[in-house]
Amino acid sequence: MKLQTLLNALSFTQVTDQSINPEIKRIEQDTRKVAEGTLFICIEGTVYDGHQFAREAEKRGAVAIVAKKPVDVNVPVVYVQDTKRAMAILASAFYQYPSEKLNIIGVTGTNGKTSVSHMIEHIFQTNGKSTGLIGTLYTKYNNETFDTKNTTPDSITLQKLFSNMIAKNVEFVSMEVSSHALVQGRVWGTDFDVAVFTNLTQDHLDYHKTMDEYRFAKGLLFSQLGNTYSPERKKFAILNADDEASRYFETVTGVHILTYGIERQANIRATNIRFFNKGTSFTLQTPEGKWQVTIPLIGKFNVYNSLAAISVGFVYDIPMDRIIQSFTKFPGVPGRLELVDGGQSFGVIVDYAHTPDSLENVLKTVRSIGKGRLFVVVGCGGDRDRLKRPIMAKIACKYATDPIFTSDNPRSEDPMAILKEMEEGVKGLYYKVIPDRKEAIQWAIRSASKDDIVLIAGKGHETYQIIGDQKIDFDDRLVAREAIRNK
Ligand SMILES: CC(=O)N[C@H]1[C@@H](OP(=O)(O)OP(=O)(O)OC[C@H]2O[C@@H](n3ccc(=O)[nH]c3=O)[C@H](O)[C@@H]2O)O[C@H](CO)[C@@H](O)[C@@H]1O[C@H](C)C(=O)N[C@@H](C)C(=O)N[C@H](CCC(=O)O)C(=O)O
Ligand SMILES: Nc1ncnc2c1ncn2[C@@H]1O[C@H](COP(=O)(O)OP(=O)(O)OP(=O)(O)O)[C@@H](O)[C@H]1O
Ligand SMILES: N[C@H](CCC[C@H](N)C(=O)O)C(=O)O
Ligand SMILES: [Mg+2]
Repeated sequence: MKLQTLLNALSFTQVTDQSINPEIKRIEQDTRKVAEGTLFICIEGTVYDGHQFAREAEKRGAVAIVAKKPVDVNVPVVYVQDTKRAMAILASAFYQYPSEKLNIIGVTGTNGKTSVSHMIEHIFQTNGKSTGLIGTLYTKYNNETFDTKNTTPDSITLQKLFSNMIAKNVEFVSMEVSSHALVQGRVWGTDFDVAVFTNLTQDHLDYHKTMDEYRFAKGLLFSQLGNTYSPERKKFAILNADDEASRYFETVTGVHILTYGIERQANIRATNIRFFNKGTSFTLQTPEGKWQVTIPLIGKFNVYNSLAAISVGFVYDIPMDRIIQSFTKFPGVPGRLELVDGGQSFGVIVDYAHTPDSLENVLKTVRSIGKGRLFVVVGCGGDRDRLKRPIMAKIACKYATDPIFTSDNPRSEDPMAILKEMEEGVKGLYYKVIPDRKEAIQWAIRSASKDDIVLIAGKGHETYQIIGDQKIDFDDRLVAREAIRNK
């Protein structure tokens, strides 16, 4: 596409040299991806200012630059007021507005995004629809999976993904939308059809500063749904009736609202919940009737997650008995209450709980199925919300008989300093500190006996540990398996 054709998508631009109209073969915001024929967009980030890379981009083959501040290059520069916004608009224009051709379901909330987006994907897939999935674990479509750097990719990566999905005949995209992505405009230019809210509890206060700001960030997904009621393309906000934040989201969206819940009245509601060892059953009430549902997942939080996913199937008119049927074959999500079975006489579970609320939910659930001691191996990530550290430690001590504090991903922080902050929350309580994660897991597994449970929390599916700027191989599941073998 020619630069000037592409620029029709923007308003109020100033181009330094209109006589040159290069062919744009790709759009990038990262010099490391720049190749011949790139339109490079300078983004002011939290670590770098992309403007400083303009010359580097030119050297690597950029044929035009989008900037908001003067840059010294010999290719045309498109000056705009806001490069992040321009990036989203240009990316969606470059890929021919792909999100308008897809049914896009965005899932936001503190916990449960990965779980719910997988359930949605599964419901569509088992009902013969072609799906795409974008989130923490991977991007997946057409039976292929691709690694992702972020839970929600930047706007260029995202629009390109949508375009690739269309080329593979994807119809429904189930994607996680993080609060970081929402405030950073990564989903600007994306036309969502359905937005799902799971829950809002403490996390990421390093970034959002207050819970109100964090809630505001999540609300952007609902306000971006717009105010349209086209019968061909209905838009829905699917809200958790039991979470107070939903009252706020109702006020920021103009589209249809569908609620789900357990405790309060809701359009899609679970009652008579019964937990058993390998699953949960409940009565499902919808505007169309009552059904009996069994899901192969434990924990009240998974009832919420399944209600959220059922609600999506419902708004897309998938028959309820088929939605329910699809759950019988739901394979679960890697690293979410994942059992490690090496033939041992006690339970070992790897889970991604890394927030106070998820840790509490998971510990409550696991405690209810165990007959013996409950070991929890848990740490807190470095360069992330520090306020959650003492709270998570306290929760670990409240529910587990044997809390073991260890390292998660320390990143640039001193692991001992993180542990000290955790310990602030548990003065006078029983716990053990084993800073090396492998040793902590080994200790718990060595100490457990028949009918006990060892919960290894915080890293779930992760196959690495980030220490300083090193990313070393580390997989809780493999470490646990080895410890079981050596016992
Ligand atoms: C704090 C944060 O959110 N950072 C995100 C942000 O990067 P940034 O603003 O720091 O960018 P930067 O490194 O300062 O670079 C500025 C510009 O210079 C460019 N650059 C930089 C270096 C270079 O050599 N060449 C170059 O061109 C960069 O591509 C960028 O355009 O924009 C990048 C592109 O979108 C993201 O990849 C990056 O996520 C980082 C890796 C990250 O760890 N983010 C976490 C906190 C995050 O976003 N997490 C959420 C999930 C959270 C949850 O729900 O639990 C997520 O969606 O992943
Ligand atoms: N609805 C829920 N409410 C509370 N906790 C939950 C819920 N669903 C899952 N969890 C817990 O939170 C952990 C993370 O779940 P999941 O990966 O689905 O959330 P996420 O929102 O995608 O997290 P992230 O933002 O880190 O990607 C799970 O391992 C489980 O312990
Ligand atoms: N999306 C979350 C993942 C946290 C996972 C945990 N293992 C950690 O490193 O803190 C984040 O980036 O905050
Ligand atoms: Mg996730």
